[in-house]
This record gives sequence, C-alpha cells and structure tokens, in this order.
Amino acid sequence: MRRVLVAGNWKMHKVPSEARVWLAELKRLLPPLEAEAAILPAFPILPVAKEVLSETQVAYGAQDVSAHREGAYTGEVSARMLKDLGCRYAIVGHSERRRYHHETDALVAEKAKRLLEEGITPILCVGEPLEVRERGEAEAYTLRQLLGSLEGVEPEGPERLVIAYEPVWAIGTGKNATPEDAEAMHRAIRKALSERYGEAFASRVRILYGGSVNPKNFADLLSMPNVDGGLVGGASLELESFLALLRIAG
Ligand SMILES: O=C[C@H](O)COP(=O)(O)O
Repeated sequence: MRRVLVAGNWKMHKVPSEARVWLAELKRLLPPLEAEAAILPAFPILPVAKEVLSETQVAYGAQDVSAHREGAYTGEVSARMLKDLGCRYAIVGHSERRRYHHETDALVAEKAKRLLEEGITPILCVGEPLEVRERGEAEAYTLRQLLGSLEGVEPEGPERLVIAYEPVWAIGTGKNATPEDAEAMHRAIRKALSERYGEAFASRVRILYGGSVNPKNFADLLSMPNVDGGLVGGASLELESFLALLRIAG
C-alpha cells in the first residue's frame, strides 16, 4: 500500500564533479525497482542531479529550504528555486539543522508550507536525544515535535508528506534503533497523524527510519509494518552500499 522510499542524505559530502561520476554510475547500475530511490545532495550538486537523473526513476531533492518565498535573505534557497531544479523532495527539520541552526517547530512548519506551495514533498524529521529516551520520554517528545512541526501544514494528499523518525542518538553512531523500538515509535507517529489528518490519510503517509541504517540492519527494519523506508546518511555515500539498500528494499 505504501511504496518504500530509500532516500540518501549526502549531508555536506561530495563536490559536483564527484557527484557527476557517482550519479552516472548509479544510472548505469540501477536495478529494476519496486521501491523509490532519492538522492538528497547539498544545493550546489542539484543541477548535476537534474542533468544526470532527470530521465531516470531516481528522484532527487534538497536538505533544507528557506521559510521565505523570496527576497533579501542572503544565503537562503527558496522552494521556487528547488522546484525549478526539478526537486521532488526536501528535508525539513533535520536534527542537525535544529541543533546547529536552532530551528524551531514553527520554523520547520513554515518551511514545509513553502515546499507544499511549490509541489515539493517535505521529508519532515523528528526524533529524540539520548537523555530524553533514557528518561522514558521519547514518544512524548517526538510527538510534540511532530505536531508542532505540522502546525498549519495541510498537504493535498498523503503522498505529499513523508515523516522521518531519526533518533538523534542513532545518527552517525553505528547504533541504530532496534526494529521493535523503531516500529513502536512509527506506530505512535501514525496514530498522531491519524488524529491530525484522519485515518485514511495517515495510513498512506510514508514514515522512514533514519539513524545508522546500513545493508546489515535494513531488512529487519523494513520488516516492521510501519517502517516504510530509510533516510540514510553514511551508507548512502558509497555507491555499493546504496545499491545494496535498494536491492533489499526491492
Ligand atoms: O539523514 C540521515 C540521518 O541523519 C542518518 O544519518 P546516518 O545514516 O549517517 O546515521
């Protein structure tokens, strides 16, 4: 019912010339896919992604977007620019943005609205820090973040919204959440989406897991009923491991 999405968040890695070679190899080696693949590079690589991927089934997108439509906002990138570059997705509210750029739930909601106005699907990230999990407050924290980041956000349909649950303590640590813990949180997220948008809508929203996904743990994570794919950092940088994830996703 929900098409699996494997999205590679390259963060601040690669340069356009390296990306061109990598993306051309991906295009050459891409297996037939039921699942959906997406590459989310840094902004300067997006024109290369458009050039190489636009004739393929691989989507691409951005890692952030301005909360403004346009104007004197030095260094920011608008949803309209991302649309012009052919982006299908954009991450909003990644924990690294919330941490290093002090992004609030209200700001994340504004960013999601700008994307939806341009027909780009937000990948909205939520997830708890270790100390919150250790206090047994992970679900309350994550759901508060989710609903705060969805304030006033009204996607046209469930295919226009993707949620990524990324426990902060699992990002870049090699320590992923267990499939059972991921499933418990994804179930809670889907219930909260159901209360916010209705059950039919919520049942079709894809909820990705992110946090040290790799070819060794991905099949077990995907076997959970409410895990609809992965938002992958490190394991998306090497072509072989990204292709392995796509093969596992089917
Ligand atoms: O957006 C991706 C997440 O931050 C996970 O990164 P990671 O797979 O390197 O842990």
